Amino acid sequence: MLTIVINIGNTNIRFGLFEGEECRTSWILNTKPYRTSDELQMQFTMMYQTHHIDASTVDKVVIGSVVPQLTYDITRAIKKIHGLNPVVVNRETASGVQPKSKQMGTDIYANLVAAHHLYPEGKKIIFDFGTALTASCIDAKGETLGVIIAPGIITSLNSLIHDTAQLPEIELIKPKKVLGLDTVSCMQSGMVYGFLGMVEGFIDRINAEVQEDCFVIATGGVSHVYKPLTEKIHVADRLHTLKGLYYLGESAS
Ligand SMILES: Nc1ncnc2c1ncn2[C@@H]1O[C@H](COP(=O)(O)OP(=O)(O)O)[C@@H](O)[C@H]1O
Ligand SMILES: CC(C)(COP(=O)(O)O)[C@@H](O)C(=O)NCCC(=O)O
Ligand SMILES: [K+]
Repeated sequence: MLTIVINIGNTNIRFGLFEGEECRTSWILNTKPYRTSDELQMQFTMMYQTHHIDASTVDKVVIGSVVPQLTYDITRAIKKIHGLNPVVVNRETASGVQPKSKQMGTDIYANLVAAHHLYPEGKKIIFDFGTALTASCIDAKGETLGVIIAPGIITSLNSLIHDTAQLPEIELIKPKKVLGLDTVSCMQSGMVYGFLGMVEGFIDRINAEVQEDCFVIATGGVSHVYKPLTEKIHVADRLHTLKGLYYLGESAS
């Protein structure tokens, strides 16, 4: 059984080709600029060719989106390529998790669902380092304990660069020391140690609030930068959100 899972985020559209529950290949496209369904169809087809995917062998397509403007056009493109209706999942899709929030973004819901399936024991926190930096927390029964939405790291960096005359673009890597003496190292310290402090602070505060040392999962764009810098994050998994969407697709059909 071949399933294509698509996560439409504010910065990237991530695809995963699943064989059963295993994600075999994954690739990403930029979300912006928004494209027409004809342009999307062409791009998706090219990506399939690159990854040697024959559209006619795909049994099912699952879409999760936090960009409503794109959901319709991507659905149309998928219909044209595969001749099938994709399964669009969201917080209303039933699962073992109670989202509780009536506004919860599909990616946050998918993160909770994946944590509930993959790490059944105890309480879990999922950090998503995307356009926004989100943290969500769930207990072993599948009850949502709550969510945090903070500015994303690259989003913050871009606004810092945009609003200043003399600050350049930098690579998001750990500087040699916390205190820097050149602009780039100073900014790297602010971005890397600043957000690391935010993430570690959230973990401590959540653990105190839910009275347990939660298991912590990191996913999304720049999670690989922060995972090696702290023992408070237990696993990093780029495919975590896609896996949650896959499970939601299973319960939707
Ligand atoms: N492989 C990568 N290396 C470095 N930065 C990345 C990578 N992939 C994504 N990013 C950065 O992470 C952010 C987007 O993360 P992502 O989880 O794809 O966001 P969203 O779900 O909001 O679209 C962007 O700011 C992007 O520049
Ligand atoms: C918080 C988000 C912007 C995160 O989106 P992302 O950074 O993954 O593109 C998205 O989940 C969203 O638009 N949520 C709706 C509001 C809510 O979850 O309460
Ligand atoms: K995301």
